[in-house]
Amino acid sequence: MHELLTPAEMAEADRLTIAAGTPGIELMERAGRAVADVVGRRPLSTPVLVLCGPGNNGGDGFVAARILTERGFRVRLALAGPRDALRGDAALAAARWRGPVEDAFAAPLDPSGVIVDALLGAGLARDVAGAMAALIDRVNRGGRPVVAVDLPSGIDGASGLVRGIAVRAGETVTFFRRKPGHVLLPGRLHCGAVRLAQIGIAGAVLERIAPRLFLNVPALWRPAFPVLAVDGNKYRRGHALAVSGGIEATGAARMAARAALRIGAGLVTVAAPSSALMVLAGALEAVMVRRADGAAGLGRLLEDARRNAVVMGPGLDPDEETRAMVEAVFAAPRPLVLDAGAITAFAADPERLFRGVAASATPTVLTPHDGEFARLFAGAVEPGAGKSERALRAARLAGAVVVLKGPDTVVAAPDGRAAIADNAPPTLGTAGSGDVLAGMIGGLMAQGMPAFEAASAAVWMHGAAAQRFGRGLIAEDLPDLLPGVLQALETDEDGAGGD
Ligand SMILES: NC(=O)C1=CN([C@@H]2O[C@H](COP(=O)(O)OP(=O)(O)OC[C@H]3O[C@@H](n4cnc5c(N)ncnc54)[C@H](O)[C@@H]3O)[C@@H](O)[C@H]2O)[C@@H](O)CC1
Ligand SMILES: [K+]
Repeated sequence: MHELLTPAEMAEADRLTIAAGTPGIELMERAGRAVADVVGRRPLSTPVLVLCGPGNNGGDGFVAARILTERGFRVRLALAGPRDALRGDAALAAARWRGPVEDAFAAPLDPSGVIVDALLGAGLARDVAGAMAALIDRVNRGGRPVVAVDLPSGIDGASGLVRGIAVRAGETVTFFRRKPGHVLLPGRLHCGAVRLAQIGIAGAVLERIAPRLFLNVPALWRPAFPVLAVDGNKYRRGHALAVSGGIEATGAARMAARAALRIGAGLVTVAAPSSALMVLAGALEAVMVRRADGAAGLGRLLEDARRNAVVMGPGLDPDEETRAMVEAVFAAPRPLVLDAGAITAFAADPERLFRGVAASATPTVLTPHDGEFARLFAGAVEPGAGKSERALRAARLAGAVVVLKGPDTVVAAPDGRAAIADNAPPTLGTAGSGDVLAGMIGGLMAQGMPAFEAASAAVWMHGAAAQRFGRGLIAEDLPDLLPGVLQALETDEDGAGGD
């Protein structure tokens, strides 16, 4: 259930189902019934106003209006456009509606009750303007609860972007699988609670469609998650190396190192410049400290093949020394997580980074926030595109897994897969939170997890850890919340099992 279908892929799922023998009107009947089921949880005295658009989304609205009327609700229906312009299944559904059809552009919106938004769904093809925009604006200003059919009208199902203006719903009923627009911002904020309804589309159609976008839930990466072997030892669980900044910037690497250890790496070493060695030695216990000055020093540490994954960036200056150290890891080569200063170091010459990734042929993960992303991919990835599209283009360009952070963190792989997270609480926006995430990814890669799965798992667990703590969270708390998250994963709590 964690696949996310673009509107084009969903249309294909409809098409395959219809081709296999289920008439389109039957799918529409089931979709409309699912909407009626959600709306119908309210008391029978609740007036219902169904706003229908010119396409099949409006067709779902006609069905829902009919079923709610049959159940005893007082239902008004208003259509945005001429009735004789309805085509296909929508025209069939409209013919089954016996009540009056008002003009949605002129109809008064009830002062009470619930509005069903069946104006525009997957067929949104351009920015909303004119009379339709004015109608949506009236719905939003009216302040009444809205149940959106498939998508809040005006939200782009593929990108989650607002096309001109969009309905703000309290609930959204969608069909078969969620769409990226339900998970990505700002779409998610317009959806309210998303109710997923099955309308008789067989899961087998997904084999034909081969979706590439996923909701980031444990089911996505659990098969690749490291399991502890009874006969294991710390060396088999990998050895992560976190590179520290100078004397005034050691905390970031310490947090990354602690996170790598907590997420299960057998050993973790902080590679420290001489200036910071004493500070780090005094501040760490289970995490080891080794001297590493510049690229040459780091290269020497990597001569030991057991040090099998590197985290770089937290606390590092974006300068030539950092660039050279990154290249020392490429030369080794080792699976690598680049964050913060190690990303910004290449802002003036991103090609140098991309060449290094390509030449090393080792899994690389970049974890930029929006600002770092804009600096590294300026010009190459247009800012107007949706977030998953931007992350995917960047991943292809860099040849690396790109973790584009935010409330809807996207993990994108160069092969076109992307995972979108919806479990990050706002408390994660705190100093050092990204350092912990980088360490978690490195800790999972040290245990042999592939880059895309490691980054996805770390992002989800980062969100789950923060949820466990609640208000007052600081980054230092995050690593120590991981045991609880790991244990819940093992015992299948947190909705971790299915989806
Ligand atoms: N057989 C099927 O394909 C099924 C479709 N379903 C419903 O059908 C919807 C998709 O139907 P459609 O493909 O007809 O698309 P929609 O009904 O979402 O929208 C298409 C219509 O809106 C117009 N339109 C597009 N953008 C506009 C804009 N910015 N301003 C004003 N008008 C605009 C188009 O000209 C067209 O008339 C889904 O969201 C879902 O609700 C469900 O009934 C399940 C079965
Ligand atoms: K809608």
